[in-house]
Amino acid sequence: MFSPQLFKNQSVLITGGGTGLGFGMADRLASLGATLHLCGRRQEVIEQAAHSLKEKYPDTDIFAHSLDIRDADMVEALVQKIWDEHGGVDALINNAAGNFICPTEDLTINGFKAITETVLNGTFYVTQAVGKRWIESKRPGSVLSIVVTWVWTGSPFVVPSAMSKSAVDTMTKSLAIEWGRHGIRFNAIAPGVIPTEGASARLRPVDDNTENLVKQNPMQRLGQMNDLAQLAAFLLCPQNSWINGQTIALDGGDWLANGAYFKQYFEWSKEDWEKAREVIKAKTKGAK
Ligand SMILES: CCC/C=C/C(=O)SCCNC(=O)CCNC(=O)[C@H](O)C(C)(C)COP(=O)([O-])OP(=O)([O-])OC[C@H]1O[C@@H](n2cnc3c(N)ncnc32)[C@H](O)[C@@H]1OP(=O)([O-])[O-]
Ligand SMILES: NC(=O)C1=CN([C@@H]2O[C@H](COP(=O)(O)OP(=O)(O)OC[C@H]3O[C@@H](n4cnc5c(N)ncnc54)[C@H](OP(=O)(O)O)[C@@H]3O)[C@@H](O)[C@H]2O)C=CC1
Repeated sequence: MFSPQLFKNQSVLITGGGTGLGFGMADRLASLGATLHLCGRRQEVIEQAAHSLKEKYPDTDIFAHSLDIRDADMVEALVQKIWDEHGGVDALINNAAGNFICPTEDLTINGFKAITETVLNGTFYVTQAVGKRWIESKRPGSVLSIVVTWVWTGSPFVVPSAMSKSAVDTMTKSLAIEWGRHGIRFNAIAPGVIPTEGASARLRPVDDNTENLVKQNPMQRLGQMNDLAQLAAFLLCPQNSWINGQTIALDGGDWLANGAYFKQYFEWSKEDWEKAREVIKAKTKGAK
């Protein structure tokens, strides 16, 4: 589908690039010759991810950076370092996120902040730090943000995520207009369910519901890593410089057919929710 050197001389920063969908996009872009900067909070995870891609694509430069995108000073310092030591980047993928299911009335303020400060604030910090350097140096750039179909449907039980992803969707449209004249493009992909450890552990902690999700999907399957990786490469490639301000659903038509996710949780009792919370917290602790 793509020429194997499509991203030669292109450098891409991927937040949350060490796991799940971020890693899938990193793999595809590395296979197309991109230089990659992967970041995430867990040093070991991000280093291991970079190492495995480097083994697979020995001619490609891949750098791992430990970063908490909630910390604006840390973001600024890392982006400056990437500019000083590596000449900056040509594209940014806003992929890092936090999420867990919880009835909204039971959320603590810390729980709300754990998600919104990552998805909303963190995405803005990274976008601004990269974008202002592109503007300063008159360098074109492209930003791709990974949102979710509940920017259109809303979603029960993941309200901080739904609110924050909608804000990222709005940032995509707003900056597509404001920064287009600088040659900076903004697009987003709203995937449906593409199974990853991170999402399954926090959104479907006790039953992955795969059978029903497959049955209800118009295309009768879940998403695969390659579905996302191919679309990400298409949207980011410099030849597509007139695609700007778009959020593209990538879900086999699921949200059109079925609307919001998680309606099955209306059946849950207080005990079911307590159990889910324990499972999510244990899985999150195990991953740290
Ligand atoms: C269709 C699919 C779409 C997918 C979308 C995605 O985004 S998938 C992407 C999925 N990938 C990821 O999410 C990857 C990254 N995610 C993570 O690191 C964690 O899941 C995180 C978001 C909780 C942040 O962790 P952290 O280490 O920064 O924070 P922490 O552990 O210190 O907790 C902070 C507060 O949250 C509270 N709290 C926590 N769990 C629950 C719960 N189940 N119930 C209620 N509350 C809960 C906790 O009690 C505390 O509040 P307190 O008690 O102080 O008032
Ligand atoms: N899987 C799915 O079905 C869908 C996923 N999405 C979106 O896709 C993206 C990837 O999700 P997925 O791969 O499933 O889940 P993962 O849990 O694997 O990915 C989340 C990534 O974000 C990183 N991260 C979390 N918090 C921070 C932070 N504060 N600073 C820096 N990095 C952080 C994590 O690394 P670390 O913990 O080391 O920091 C991890 O690598 C998310 O934006 C998600 O909302 C959208 C729709 C569907």
